[in-house]
Amino acid sequence: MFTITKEVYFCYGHRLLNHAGKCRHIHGHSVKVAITVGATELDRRGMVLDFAELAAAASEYIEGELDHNLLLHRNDPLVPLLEAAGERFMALEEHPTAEFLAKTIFRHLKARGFAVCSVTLWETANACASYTESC
Ligand SMILES: Nc1nc2c(c(=O)[nH]1)N=C([C@H](O)[C@H](O)COP(=O)(O)OP(=O)(O)OP(=O)(O)O)CN2
Ligand SMILES: [Zn+2]
Repeated sequence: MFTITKEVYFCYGHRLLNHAGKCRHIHGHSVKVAITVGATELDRRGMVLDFAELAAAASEYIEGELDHNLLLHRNDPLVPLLEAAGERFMALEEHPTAEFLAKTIFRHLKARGFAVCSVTLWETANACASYTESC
């Protein structure tokens, strides 16, 4: 089994409604996502996949949907206020944790045909969450 990993960087704001500490307040992160794709055989170029193809697919989704967005749980009381103000945000079915974002990016790429093994999102320099499925 071969694997390749490509890193993508982006930013978002969020808050964690059920967090007991400081993360229940709106704050932001500049994060690194490491996306790993696998293959049992290499293609005619000798690659699992061109790093650039993976980066392009990941960036299309991340930059279009997540980057510089405000990620909120759909029940966050800010949602109607932001809607009324015409502000950009994304209302999520789950809490906007690093775990959920890793899973969301994984599922998006898998649905587009990439043999994703794992997505790891480094929310800070010393804290990350990963989502994995067999690839
Ligand atoms: N399992 C998770 N725990 C936490 C998440 C998360 O997404 N998954 N998120 C947060 C906060 O949003 C934020 O990431 C703060 O993280 P934390 O590492 O606690 O904050 P610091 O960088 O300030 O930590 P120090 O290492 O003490 O500086 C919280 N938890
Ligand atoms: Zn946070």
